[in-house]
Formats: sequence, structure tokens, C-alpha cells
Amino acid sequence: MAQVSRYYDVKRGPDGHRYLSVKVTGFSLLHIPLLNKSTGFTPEERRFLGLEGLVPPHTSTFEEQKQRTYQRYLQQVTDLDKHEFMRALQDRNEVLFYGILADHLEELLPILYTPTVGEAVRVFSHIYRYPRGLSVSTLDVERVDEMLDNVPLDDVRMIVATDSSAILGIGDQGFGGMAISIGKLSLYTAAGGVGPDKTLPVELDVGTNRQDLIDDPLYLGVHHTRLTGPAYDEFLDSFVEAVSSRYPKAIIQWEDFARGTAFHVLNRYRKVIPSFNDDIQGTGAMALSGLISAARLKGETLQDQVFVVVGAGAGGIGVAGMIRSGLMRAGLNATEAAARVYVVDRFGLLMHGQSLEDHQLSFAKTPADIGGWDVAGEWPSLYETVKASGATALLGLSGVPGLFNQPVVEALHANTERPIIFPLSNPTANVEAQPADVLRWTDGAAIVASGSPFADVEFGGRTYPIGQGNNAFIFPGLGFGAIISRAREITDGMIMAAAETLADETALHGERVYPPIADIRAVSLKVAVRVARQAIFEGVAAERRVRNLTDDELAAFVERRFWRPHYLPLRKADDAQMLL
Ligand SMILES: NC(=O)c1ccc[n+]([C@@H]2O[C@H](COP(=O)([O-])OP(=O)(O)OC[C@H]3O[C@@H](n4cnc5c(N)ncnc54)[C@H](O)[C@@H]3O)[C@@H](O)[C@H]2O)c1
Ligand SMILES: O=C(O)C[C@H](O)C(=O)O
Ligand SMILES: [Mn+2]
Repeated sequence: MAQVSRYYDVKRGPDGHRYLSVKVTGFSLLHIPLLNKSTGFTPEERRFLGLEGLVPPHTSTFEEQKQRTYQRYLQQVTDLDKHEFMRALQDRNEVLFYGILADHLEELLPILYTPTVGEAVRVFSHIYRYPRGLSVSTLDVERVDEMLDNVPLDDVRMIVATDSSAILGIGDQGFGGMAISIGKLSLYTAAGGVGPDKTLPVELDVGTNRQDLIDDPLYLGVHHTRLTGPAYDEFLDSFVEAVSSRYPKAIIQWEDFARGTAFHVLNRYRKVIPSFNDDIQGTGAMALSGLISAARLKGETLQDQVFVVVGAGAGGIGVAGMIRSGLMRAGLNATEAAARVYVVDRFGLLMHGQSLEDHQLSFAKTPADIGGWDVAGEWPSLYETVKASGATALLGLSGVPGLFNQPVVEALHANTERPIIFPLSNPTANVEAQPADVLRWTDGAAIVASGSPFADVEFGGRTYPIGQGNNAFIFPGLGFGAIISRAREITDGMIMAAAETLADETALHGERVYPPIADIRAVSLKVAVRVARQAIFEGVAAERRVRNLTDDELAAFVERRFWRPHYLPLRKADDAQMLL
């Protein structure tokens, strides 16, 4: 087994049980969040690890620790306070953090992840307390090898890296994007079973174009505008090269890159290092899955729908592409599939003749495609597109609040008895429509899912649960499955397997388009197994141990490796044989 960390390793004792063989003792040990049990250190550990007198006399059980800390958590007033409280706990005692997170996943996800993480991103420089992860900047990118050597973790498998150019729907956030990398990786562990010592959040600080950040003396990133062109590529090349050599088994999740760089970065490194873009591919898989489920609720199929995707950025193009792939998998040819997908950006329907980016081109319509449409301006508007295309499903990835207004929603409803409406933009304030409004405008007929969490809607004496259409249902399982199989590449087939698994799991939940968030761990486990299976099938799995496993054996293999929060006994490395 690879050495896990500079400070400790995981070993197995003569009794067969695992323990941590630690190279640090005393006061320093209490400041390593992955090792610190604080009041939970046993009397023996206190004795042999030089902790006596440094922690209170009573040894708390894990349950007591969780109780004490959760009670204090409940005293926090605002969601941002709660976020800061939990982040401080994570940086003090990581196992306890995950213990509480596992017990209260549904309650804590909106605090540590979307939407509160958006607020934490905005004020990151002002709430900063403890170091976590890796910051690479224009000041030091030439020494990125040395910087990676400073990271005390030796077996990192999952990296989330952002350049913070398009965080959620809130745009360029400079150094603050680090909070997103941290939040996504908390989900990898809490929902996806990836051990916390296998994860590394990364901020690629290439600058910011936000003058207010540059002018803020308390801003913690580099105070200049963003690198572009060859300088940007060189920066990322250095990072990717250094990661490949220090962590040859690591997978990179690219997160929240603006549409100008997201596709470029994905394609540049996809075959160089196992990597995927969460906003393009994770979101695409999540949306396709929800659409398959929504069509099923209508008693129809995916091929029966006509789709309007709003926002032609990373998320929107990812979703539109995945819908086309889903349609083709269901039997349509490329032309038929393309004819059922319309993409609208800020100037209206994507059409040839507009100045389009490469990734948008294949979605552009021709005048013949919209022959006979009633169009007032130069290009069909969102309303005109919905009306004239006969759309039955409307998806929002624009980051623009209120874009799905009553006339747009009513136009969709006029085309179909049960319109599918997914306002997927995050955080909550950026949602294209309030789920309650959508249900009211459609007299309860709409099938709704949103990117951020929304409470159930009561309408006409019925309760409508609002599914959370968030890539959190995909990336933890996708990443974990890729880690387990040691995939050399994250293929389109693996992304499709993740989407189909999520749809299958949702079908077990009756009238829903996404499973309840409370089930996210069980869903991620299933996604991981199917992704690993697909990697084996496509011949990209470098992990020999999984290649010949049956489905049941593979599921058991994944289950055994699914990390769950618990303390392991600690022993001093030099007397590691001695039983404590
Ligand atoms: N639910 C999820 O899992 C999920 C996943 C990814 C992205 N998103 C959300 O999608 C939104 C966009 O994210 P992104 O990464 O694609 O950003 P992006 O910047 O790459 O793309 C946004 C696109 O929206 C377009 N746009 C702006 N105003 C518009 C308007 N009035 N009408 C139509 N289009 C308009 C922009 O021109 C751009 O092409 C964000 O709010 C993000 O939170 C949600
Ligand atoms: O972060 C999320 O909640 C989902 C998605 O990656 C986004 O950018 O909105
Ligand atoms: Mn994102």
C-alpha cells in the first residue's frame, strides 16, 4: 500500500485491525486535522503519544463529541456562521467533521455546498482562517513541483481545481473559488466514499478581472488581471505536469471555468491525465438522467420531448450535448437528435450568422430550421423559441434569475400537458424561476427540478417535492468509480453510465425526478460501481484487481473501500508493533 501521508501511514496489526502509525506526537499531533481526535484520544494514546495534560481529563466517545459539537453548531445564527463553524471543525478534526456531516447530511449540505458555499466564496478572503489544499499562483507557478512536495499527503487520488472564472452563477471570484474546490471535495468524501486523505482542493490563481477584488487590500489572491492565451496554457501545463509526477494515480475535476476556457482545458488535458469538467459533463449527466425520469413520469420517453436549453456556456452546452447523446442512444440518428434540441443564449436562439464559440457551433440552427416561425427581432427570443419549436422541456443554465417568466412557462405548457421545467442555475438567488411560481402558472402540471435546494411546494391541496438537479448526484460516484478502477481516462461512456445509473436509482423512488438528497450516498455507491464497470468494459481500467470481478464482487469491492467516518487507533511509528 502506498504511503498515505508524511505524518502517518495506515497499517494492519497482528489482530488484523487497521491502525495509524504516526510520526508526529505531542502538541503538534493535535494540530493535524486528519489525526486529531481531541477529547477522543484514549488514555493509552494520551500516554504513548505525549498528549497527557494537553487534553481534558474525560475521554469522550465519538457520540459525545458529535453531540457536543452539533449542539454548538445549532447555536450559530446565519448560514454563513454555520458554514464557518463547520469549516473550522474540518480544519481541526476531520473525522469528527465527517461524522457530523454523515449524521445530518440533508441539513448540512446546503451549508457546506450550494447555496451557502457561494456566499463563502464571495467573502473568502475575509473569513479565511486555516490553510487547506494547494494554492498555485502567478507568483510561484514555476515552483509548482516544490509546492506539491510541500503537501503532506502522499496518495492523493481526487483533485478539484478551479480558476474561479465562473463560480456557480456568480462569475469571476478570484481566489475565493478555493471554497468551491473544498466544498466539492467534502462531498466526494461524505457522499462518494473517497477518504479525506485522498483529496486535494486546488485554487489556480491566474488573477482576477474584478477590479473591486484587486483594490481590496484584504483580498488574498494575486492583485492583477487574469492571464490569458499562451501564458494561461503554460500555467495549466505546469500544474498538470507536476500533478502527474507527484500523484500519478490522481484524477482532476475541473470546476467552474468560464465558457471561454472550460472546453479548451477539458480537451487539452482529457487524454493527458484522467480528468473531467464537472459543469460540462457532470451537469450533462445529471440533467439527462432527470429528463429520462421526467419523461417516464409523463408516461412517455426521452424521444417524445423537444428541448430548449437556456445558457450556452459550460453547463448549457454540456447539457445540450448530453441530451443529444441520450437521444441517439435511444435510437435517433444524429440529425433527428439535433432537431429536437434548441439552445438559447443572451441574444436568442443560437443560429449560424451569430459570432459563436467553437463549442456552440454544432447547436446553431439555420434559417431553414426555423422556417415559418413568428420572429419579431433579428433572432428568435426565448419566448418565441419555446412557442414555435413545440418544446416540452425547458432547462435553465444561464445564471439569470427570473428568465423563465409566466409567458415563457405558459407557452411551454401550451405545447404539452405536463411541461418539464428545470431552472438549474445556482445559487438560489440565480434560479430562472421559483418552483412555486412554475407550479402555480401550470396549475400543478409541471415537472420541476432546481439546481439549489428548494422546500416542497404546497399547491391545490397537494405536496410537490422539488428534486435537486445538481451535479452532486454524479461527480462523487463518477470520481470514486474512476479511482476504484484506476481509469486512465474518463470516457464519454463512463459519463453516460453515471447518467443511466442515476435514472435507474430514481425510478426506485416513485414520483420523483431525482432521489432525495438523504439518499445521495447510496446513489453515489451505485454510480461508482457502474462507472467502474464501464471503465473495465472499455479497457481503460488500470486496476487489475477489478478486471475479472462479477457485478456482485465489484459492488462488494467498491463497498469495502467506501470511506466512513471513524477513528482508527494511533500508534507511534517507531514502536508500531507495540499494541496500545
Ligand atoms: N445544477 C447544476 O448542477 C449546475 C451545474 C453547472 C452549472 N449550473 C448553473 O448554470 C449557470 C451557468 O453556469 P456555467 O458554468 O454554464 O456558466 P457560463 O458562464 O459558462 O455560461 C452561462 C451562459 O449563459 C448565457 N446567458 C447570460 N445571460 C443570458 C440570458 N439572458 N439568456 C440566455 N442566456 C444567457 C451566457 O452568455 C453564457 O453563455 C450557473 O448559474 C450555474 O450555477 C448548475
Ligand atoms: O456547484 C453546484 O452546486 C453545481 C454546479 O457545479 C454549479 O456550478 O452550479
Ligand atoms: Mn460548478
